[in-house]
Amino acid sequence: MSQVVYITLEEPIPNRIDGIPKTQSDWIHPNLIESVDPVKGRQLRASEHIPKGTCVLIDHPYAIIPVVDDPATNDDLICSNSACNRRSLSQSGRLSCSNSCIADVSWCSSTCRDADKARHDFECTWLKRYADPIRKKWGEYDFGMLWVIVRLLASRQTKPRPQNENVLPTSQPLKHGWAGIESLCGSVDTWPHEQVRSWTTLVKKYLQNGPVLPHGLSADQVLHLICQEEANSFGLYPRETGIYPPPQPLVGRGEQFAAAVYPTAAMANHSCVPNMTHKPDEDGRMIFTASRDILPGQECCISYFDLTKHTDLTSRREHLRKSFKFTCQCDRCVSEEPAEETNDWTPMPMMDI
Ligand SMILES: C[S@@+](CC[C@H](N)C(=O)[O-])C[C@H]1O[C@@H](n2cnc3c(N)ncnc32)[C@H](O)[C@@H]1O
Repeated sequence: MSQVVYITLEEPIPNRIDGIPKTQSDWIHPNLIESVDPVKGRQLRASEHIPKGTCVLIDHPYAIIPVVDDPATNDDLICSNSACNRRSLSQSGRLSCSNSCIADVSWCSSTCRDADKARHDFECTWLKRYADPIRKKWGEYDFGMLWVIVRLLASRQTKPRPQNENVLPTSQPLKHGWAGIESLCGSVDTWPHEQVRSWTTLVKKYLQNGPVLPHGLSADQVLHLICQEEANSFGLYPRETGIYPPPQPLVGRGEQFAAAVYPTAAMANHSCVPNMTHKPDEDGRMIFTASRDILPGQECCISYFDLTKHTDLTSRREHLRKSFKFTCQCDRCVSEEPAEETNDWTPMPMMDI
């Protein structure tokens, strides 16, 4: 029985994307629009009916890193070529950096390694010099965060900027590429002072503009980018996040294998009764799928956490406050609030959706 559920969840996403070529890198449903909520900020909303089962969004990562234990022996690395991102590179079948920067960097083929040369050259010296000391002194989480920032900067330096960077190839006025990254929420004012102080130190020590990292931005601009990245990055898991009600028997989303920043997917707010599920496809693109019929005017939300793990109001809100630094104001939480509960929400950013 559980095997049947598992197979259903593992069905490759592209099979369900009717009419959208698999090669297309980004796509937005024509009925999906951006608007602004006074409490939550930017949001995705349906302008017209979006039927259950419809693909709502496909977004290519602007930066992505593998997140695995013991990368030298782990078979779950992703290809470093940002146009590939193929997962599950076995030790025997993958190519490592000829400069031996870090074991986390590998490619699935020489074609991918060659195609990724300019982008990897940007990060290689930095990784070789700083990865070990950062991991030892600051730990894996801060290393991963700094590496995502370096990869954002690498993409900014090396990705060709399309003429229509500000809009996806639909009629939607949604920002895309680096313009999308610049418009992400999060700033020094939305994070606790202590946190910002710690990131300021990291920027001074490891992310200054210079020969090792020639990005051309000021320290304040890089600090701002960290505040945005921490509020908007996604964890990548093998199975869907946000199935509601949770499947019986309970099936979680599996182990995280990567972290990434998606310029458009980051606009989705959280709900504890989401109407979209999200899951990366085999190329690291984030796919949103309508899990119910979405009516005109309704907000389109994902769940930032595995709904099988936190079920009652207190547990859900505590988890979101602790891990994502905001108090959930979704319809379900608001409707379940006891009458006397004060409305003390603070719009704070989060990490690892
Ligand atoms: C990934 S961003 C989502 C897009 C964001 N609203 C914007 O303006 O770009 C996450 C931030 O949105 C806000 N947010 C998302 N879901 C929320 C919710 N259920 N309740 C309150 N705030 C929420 C929080 O400030 C959170 O840090």
